[in-house]
Amino acid sequence: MIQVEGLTKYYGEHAAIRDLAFTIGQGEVIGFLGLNGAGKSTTLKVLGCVLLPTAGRVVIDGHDVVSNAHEVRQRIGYLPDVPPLYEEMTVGEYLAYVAQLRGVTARDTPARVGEAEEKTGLREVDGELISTLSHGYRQRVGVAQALVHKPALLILDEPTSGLDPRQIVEMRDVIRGLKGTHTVLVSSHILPEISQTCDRLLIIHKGTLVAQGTEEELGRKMGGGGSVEVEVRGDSARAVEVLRPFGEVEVGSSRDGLVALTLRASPDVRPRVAQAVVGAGLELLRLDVGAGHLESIFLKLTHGQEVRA
Ligand SMILES: Nc1ncnc2c1ncn2[C@@H]1O[C@H](COP(=O)(O)OP(=O)(O)OP(=O)(O)O)[C@@H](O)[C@H]1O
Repeated sequence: MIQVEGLTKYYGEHAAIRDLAFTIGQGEVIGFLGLNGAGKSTTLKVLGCVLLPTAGRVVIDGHDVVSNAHEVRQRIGYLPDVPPLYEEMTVGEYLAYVAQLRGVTARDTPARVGEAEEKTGLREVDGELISTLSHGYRQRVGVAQALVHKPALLILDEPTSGLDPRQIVEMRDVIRGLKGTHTVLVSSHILPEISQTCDRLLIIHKGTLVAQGTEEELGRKMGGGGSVEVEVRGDSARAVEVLRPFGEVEVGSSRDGLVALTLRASPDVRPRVAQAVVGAGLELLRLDVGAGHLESIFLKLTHGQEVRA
């Protein structure tokens, strides 16, 4: 769906991105992760046909973003870092307006607006003025305007920026719900969001791509480590005994038969841990990649610089 080769963009003398190369397949949900100023927005603007590259080539669905921008624009939906909203319109009016700008026929527009509102949880505010919406709802309107013409590729620049924790969870669900219908490229500097939502990660640092792969692949490349969070119902001593063959075990809490444990091991062990827990007659309630795993990879890749999350 996307091929990027040697992509470089200068602002005057300053190279914001240098020689980026990556490919993204049809239907993938890709996280584009980097510290503030790493070059995420610049890259997404080039992919979104908002900025011209200084050098290199970007092909989206077979069309070059420079020589064939019109074709590319029909296939993408783009949420910039600041969503382009018209405050004086209602949500429904605005989405209908954007749909028509993007070539949706007047006949199809109500259905497309309805679908976009459904996917982004906006149905209940269809008649509300955008100026009266909370920041969380405005971000959803930003996502809805990007997908109202059913583009094959969605480019979302920091869709969770400025959201509160509950809104972040909701936005994550919205993005997960797009999988299957769209290829999605979503940027963030907030690590857990990326790890929980995306199939694969591209990590950018000071304008260059420093790593790409699944969280497990990155973990392996960066020398393993990592942790797995396990929650079971049953005896805590028995749970520790079952997990110990996989690595060091720490009991986080144990109350009313519910035991939360952290296992110091690569996330790759999860299928075997699941079998062992169930095989030992314990009830498996939760099995996740430890929150610290990706963070430690990211810190290594960005040489221990401060991570704002
Ligand atoms: N219009 C511009 N003119 C000059 N320099 C710019 C411009 N836009 C971005 N830059 C610079 O290019 C670099 C990359 O910026 P970019 O906005 O792409 O990063 P980012 O990873 O999206 O960061 P953030 O998360 O803070 O938005 C930064 O050093 C930034 O200061």
